[in-house]
Amino acid sequence: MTLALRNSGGDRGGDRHADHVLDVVRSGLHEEANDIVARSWSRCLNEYRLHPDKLHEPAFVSRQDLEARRERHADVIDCARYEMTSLYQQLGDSESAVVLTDTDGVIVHMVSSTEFGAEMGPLGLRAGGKWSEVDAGTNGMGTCLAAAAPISVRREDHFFTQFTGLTCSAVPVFDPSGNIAAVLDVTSRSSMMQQHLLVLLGMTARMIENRLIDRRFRDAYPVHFHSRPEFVYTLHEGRLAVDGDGSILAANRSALFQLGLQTIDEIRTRRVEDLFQSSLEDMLQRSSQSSFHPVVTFRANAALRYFAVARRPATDAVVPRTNVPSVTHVPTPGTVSATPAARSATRLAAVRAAAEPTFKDARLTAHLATARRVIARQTPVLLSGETGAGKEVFARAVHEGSPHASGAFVAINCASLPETLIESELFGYRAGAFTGAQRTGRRGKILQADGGTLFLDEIADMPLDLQARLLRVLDERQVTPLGTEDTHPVDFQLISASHQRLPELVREGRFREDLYYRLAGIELALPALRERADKRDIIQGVLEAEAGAGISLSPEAERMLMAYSWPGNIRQLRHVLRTAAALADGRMIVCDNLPSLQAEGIAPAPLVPALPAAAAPAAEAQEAEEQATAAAPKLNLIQANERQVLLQMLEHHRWNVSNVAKALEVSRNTLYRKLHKLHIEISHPD
Ligand SMILES: Nc1ncnc2c1ncn2[C@@H]1O[C@H](COP(=O)(O)OP(=O)(O)OP(=O)(O)O)[C@@H](O)[C@H]1O
Repeated sequence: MTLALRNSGGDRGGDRHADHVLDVVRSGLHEEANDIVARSWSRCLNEYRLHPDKLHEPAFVSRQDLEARRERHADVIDCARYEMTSLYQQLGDSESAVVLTDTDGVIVHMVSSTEFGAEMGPLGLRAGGKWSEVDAGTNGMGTCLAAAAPISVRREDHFFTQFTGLTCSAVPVFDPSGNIAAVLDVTSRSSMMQQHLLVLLGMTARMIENRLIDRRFRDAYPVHFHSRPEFVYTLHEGRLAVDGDGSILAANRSALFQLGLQTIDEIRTRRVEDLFQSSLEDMLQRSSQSSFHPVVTFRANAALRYFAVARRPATDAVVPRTNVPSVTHVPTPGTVSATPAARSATRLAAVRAAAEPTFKDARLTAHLATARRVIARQTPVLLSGETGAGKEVFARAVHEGSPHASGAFVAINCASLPETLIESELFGYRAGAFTGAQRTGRRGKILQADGGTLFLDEIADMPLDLQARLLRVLDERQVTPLGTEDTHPVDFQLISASHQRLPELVREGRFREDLYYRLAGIELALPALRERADKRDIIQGVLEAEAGAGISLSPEAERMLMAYSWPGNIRQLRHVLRTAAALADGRMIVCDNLPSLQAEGIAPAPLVPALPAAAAPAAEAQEAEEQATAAAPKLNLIQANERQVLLQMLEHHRWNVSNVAKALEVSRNTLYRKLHKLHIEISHPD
């Protein structure tokens, strides 16, 4: 119907446009047709008593009114600002504006080029402009509000003749209660690609909505889920904000859709265990155990499977090291002592800090020395290693021992930023490059790293076109912020990291070969935690950071930690020890305080790992006892346990006996004897 309206009118002059609008409304065509535009025309004419050819004076709210509205919608504007700038950059159309209105259709934020903004201001397209249907007739923002639905209003779909040179597409932005919080609109001279634009706008609105949930429910536990694991942490994920008792406080649209629920109110009456066959506590535990990779969960009373991650509230944040008091405060005599829970919380808050990094593993110390040597000669370093293995911590250590140590260490994670933002984050943009951009402009990370070190984490996620720009910066040693032609010379050391194999991505055409060679001046593979010879020291260091110096591990708990395979590496270790410290509540940490490891069946029995040099005398006695039992055709319980753990470790070390021996801190010969006794065959001894 919209198409019919447009075609029948063609390129009408002012009068003809007005006649056409009047004809359509008077003919009553719109009453049968399901057309948002014709219905809006009818409202404008019959309800608001507007006339299409009566020159419309743009309406504005007063400055104070605008400020009050901005204040009321501060969180929505804050959540939208970044996404709007990003959308604007993505559109690449200097004759367009990205606009946010409040629920009265008043513009509260706008991003456009300075020139387009100046040109459109007199038409009402600037902050404070009123675009409700009553004020501006049929238009993207106002009609989207009236219809509570996404809409494109092309040129002559506008009610007033003077807007027929413009095309606007608009979508509603919903708040966590399911009410419209704002309208997001793109107004442009071009009427091309409106379908595509509506999709982009819809995606941007979802990003704003997700941010709004995070913002308004900071104290809640976020749960991310999707029926396909690769969609968790993306725009398409279902997102819930959950209270500590498991009740649902908020949900995004995708969550409702995936759970087959219609309204927010419907979901607000549920608890996590009513939706999934897991409690919040269980999900938290399993998520932490999987290093926050999605874990399987099922829809309650249904066979639907989801992949989910539950996290602790953002406000549960780690206290930075600088805030940790260097003295211990003793309660004033006579004051009431805190409850055990409060004591525990206070203690945890006081001790949580980054552990002083441990680099006692010989391979790692050698890597560190090499990296510092080469980076001093301006050779880029490329780190590979599993997630959580400490690539950023290592990069920081390289920086601190380098000639640029007095400069800044600037890290950017290419995987955690939307593609469109990586560019402005890296290269920055000029002040006033577009009206909604930060007034001061943005100094990109590359410039911030001038005189210091730039750390590009998850470099494999850098989009191909940006790879080309980065390559140019590396070659020319100068950077050009967006929206400018100025070049700034830069001098920085570059360290990049990836848990993916870049040569494979190069072969698949997903990573530029020339950039790969440029980044990999030297390539260093960081060992996983399970392979590190200094694993015991790391456990001790992280324990102190998470639980305080006074807390110790029972020998069984230590053996359990030593034997575990740590797929999430040191990050996972931190989470496990954090939980353990909370459960132990000031006492020694025992195996029962390591529930996630117990759930995986890691046995706390006196296993092979209990054979470090310090335990040698006991080991002799054990050896003798084992000699006696070795002849027995069946293994006893302890040996069966030992066998299981050794098999697991061999598996993790790809059956490299030297590495397993190193991890267990025993000689290769001792390990071979042990393997023989436990009937484990090594077909190709290394
Ligand atoms: N040598 C170390 N000693 C103690 N703690 C460490 C060490 N290395 C890393 N950590 C801790 O482990 C966690 C993960 O470290 P980091 O972020 O450097 O890993 P990453 O390999 O860069 O992870 P990702 O692949 O996810 O980017 C952090 O909490 C960090 O403080």
